[in-house]
Amino acid sequence: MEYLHTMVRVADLDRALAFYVDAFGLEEVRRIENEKGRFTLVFLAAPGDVDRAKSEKSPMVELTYNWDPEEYSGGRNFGHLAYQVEDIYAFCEKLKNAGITINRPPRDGHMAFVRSPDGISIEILQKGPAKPQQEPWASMENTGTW
Ligand SMILES: C[C@@H](O)C(=O)SC[C@H](NC(=O)CC[C@H](N)C(=O)O)C(=O)NCC(=O)O
Ligand code: NI
Repeated sequence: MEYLHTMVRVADLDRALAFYVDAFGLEEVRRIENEKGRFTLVFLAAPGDVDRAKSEKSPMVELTYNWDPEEYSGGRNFGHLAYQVEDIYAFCEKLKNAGITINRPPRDGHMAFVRSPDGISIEILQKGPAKPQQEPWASMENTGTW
């Protein structure tokens, strides 16, 4: 058995791709437009997973965009998507500069949380040992929930 993907529904595909691809840095691996079902699927992989995702299977996020508007209530039972990064401070700085709120700042040099435009919580973890604490992150407060 292999883990393939996690599917999340998005209310606005362009807004979701601006977040996941332009700001967060995931790459589109494939897209399925289903005229009959009136929906679009977009599979996204982290840059380090793209080749594996293209050639075989690799953990991906599957965005589902239903062409006919639907209400998506944020089920608390869904926790988060998680990614590890080389430099959590630089990654969070990039997100912050793209206008994304860092709901749980990386005060400890190890873990941060943001939310997608549809309210999906995303955990960002420092690859390897935690980085030494540094300002302004060390004294930043949490913003909202994650
Ligand atoms: C391609 C494969 O990975 C899929 O996930 S297709 C599963 C299929 N998706 C849809 O029909 C998308 C549109 C639908 N209106 C929806 O919002 O899901 C499906 O069976 N989805 C049902 C589900 O609960 O995932
Ligand atoms: Ni799927």
